[in-house]
Amino acid sequence: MKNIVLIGMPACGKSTIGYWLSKKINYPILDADKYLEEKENRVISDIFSNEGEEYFRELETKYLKELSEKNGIIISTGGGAVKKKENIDILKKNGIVVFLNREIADIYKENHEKRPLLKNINNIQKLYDERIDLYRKYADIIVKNNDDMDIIVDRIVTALKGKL
Ligand SMILES: Nc1ncnc2c1ncn2[C@@H]1O[C@H](COP(=O)(O)OP(=O)(O)O)[C@@H](O)[C@H]1O
Ligand SMILES: O=C(O)C1=C[C@@H](OP(=O)(O)O)[C@@H](O)[C@H](O)C1
Ligand SMILES: [Mg+2]
Repeated sequence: MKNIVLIGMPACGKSTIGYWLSKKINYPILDADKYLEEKENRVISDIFSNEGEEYFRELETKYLKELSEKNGIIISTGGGAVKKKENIDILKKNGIVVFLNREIADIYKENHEKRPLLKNINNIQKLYDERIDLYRKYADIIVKNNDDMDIIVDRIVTALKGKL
């Protein structure tokens, strides 16, 4: 059984919608950021402020590798997983990649306290400009997140039919 891999901008809904999708289709959900924090016994913002983003990216790749070895799970990635082609190659070996596409205006409104890269809120547009082509390129399926979450979950289920 293939994995379902959620990619997209920070606060596009990967973790939350991944959780509801897992309830709906009975797949275990593994959130890559939570997995990393549990394995390292630290929070991401602490890793960013002490060792920096580069070190976080190394850990991210290490744990995406571990998660990709599993089957039949939902993996909610961190928004920067697309920065390394290596990550996507790993995730795609055994996974269908779903890009959750949410309007920047909606992303702005969320609480970003735990997102070190969004300490400066203006960074959202910069990250979007850097990454949008990557999200599109790596997606097997693109689902708009512009409605209630149960509707989005149903959209993902429909889009995945016959692909798993
Ligand atoms: N369709 C939606 N309707 C309402 N709130 C949403 C929707 N999609 C995402 N959110 C909210 O946006 C916030 C960020 O979502 P999260 O799942 O943490 O994003 P990500 O994991 O992609 O960074 C959460 O508070 C979540 O409840
Ligand atoms: O966009 C990014 O580079 C990041 C997004 C975060 O995950 P979310 O996309 O779940 O916020 C987390 O992995 C880290 O703070 C870096
Ligand atoms: Mg998340």
